[in-house]
Amino acid sequence: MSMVESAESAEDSRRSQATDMPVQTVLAQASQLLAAAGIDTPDNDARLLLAEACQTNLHELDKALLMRQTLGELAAGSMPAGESLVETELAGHLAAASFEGFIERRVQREPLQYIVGHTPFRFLDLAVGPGVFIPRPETESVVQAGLDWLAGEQTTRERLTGKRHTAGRLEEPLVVDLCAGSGAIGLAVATEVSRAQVWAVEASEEAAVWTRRNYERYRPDIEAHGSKYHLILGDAASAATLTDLDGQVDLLISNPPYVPESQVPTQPEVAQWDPPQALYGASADGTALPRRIISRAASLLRPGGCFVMEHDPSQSQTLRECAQAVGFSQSSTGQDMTGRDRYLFAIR
Ligand SMILES: C[S@@+](CC[C@H](N)C(=O)[O-])C[C@H]1O[C@@H](n2cnc3c(N)ncnc32)[C@H](O)[C@@H]1O
Repeated sequence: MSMVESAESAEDSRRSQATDMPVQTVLAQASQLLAAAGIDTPDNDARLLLAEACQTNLHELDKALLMRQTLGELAAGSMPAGESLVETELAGHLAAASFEGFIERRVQREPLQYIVGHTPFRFLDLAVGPGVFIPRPETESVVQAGLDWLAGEQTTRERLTGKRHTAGRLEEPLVVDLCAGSGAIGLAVATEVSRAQVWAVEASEEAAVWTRRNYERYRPDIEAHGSKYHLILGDAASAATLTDLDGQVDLLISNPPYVPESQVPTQPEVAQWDPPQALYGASADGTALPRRIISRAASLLRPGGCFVMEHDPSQSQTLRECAQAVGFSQSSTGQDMTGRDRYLFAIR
């Protein structure tokens, strides 16, 4: 037997052993490795990665723990007819190999979402990977603030006219997402609002690969809502981008890069894996790019249109003042779920 063959068969026999191990033991071993790598949530990460490796969900994983199943049994259970011993062995072997690879990557502090290749955002499950910013839960509330405003406007117009959505263009609200990344904001709007006309702008071609992939996945949903989604590759803050929409946009939502350059993140998942062009706001206090986005928003929005932009908790007052200076009639700050100042809300 050659050295390569003997190394392969050693690996095979280790995976066969893992196949016969109780799920609880497999999880405990992985969790120990993740904790030693400095991960704050080792148990949670091990569970999510194991569920993904077995192509199942956390509910089935909990059931397997309760029933004291082996890794092979859990993995075979997710196959259409995982009954026979051979199938159990094969499914367990494949799952053990995937899980081992996932844990090795996570020990290198690669974000969990890149490893599994997707992440939830509102009602969406978005594809993500190296090159694109992973959507964060705080942005879900930023989108909600914009959608609440839109629903309120539509209801007010209905009350005034006595007809459902007869409010001129609000029947087909024109919505812009500046700095689109994976497409999280614009795709959420296009799949949650009927007949929305969404324009999204992204500067990075590498990120836009993911925006397009997510758009293709949700295209049927978008069409079912009678909505439209368009992606433009360019500088979101430039007056040359979306010029034709100047003065017409109803709602503009943005999550631009805003991390202060004076506060470089230390967490490896962010510092080593998030694309730098998605993070930094181009000045020590991180407001240089957000200020340019505010100016562009002032030109794009129609009078009475709404602007919602995520920011760092340290930037609320500066950005409210900037909005007032470029002609917004009202501006306020919204908080995230932890009560920290998180977004600018302004009316043109
Ligand atoms: C913080 S990420 C937000 C992505 C997405 N909107 C989300 O909430 O998950 C910022 C995005 O803006 C893009 N970006 C940076 N500068 C830009 C610019 N001048 N014009 C357009 N996009 C830009 C980055 O490539 C990145 O995808």
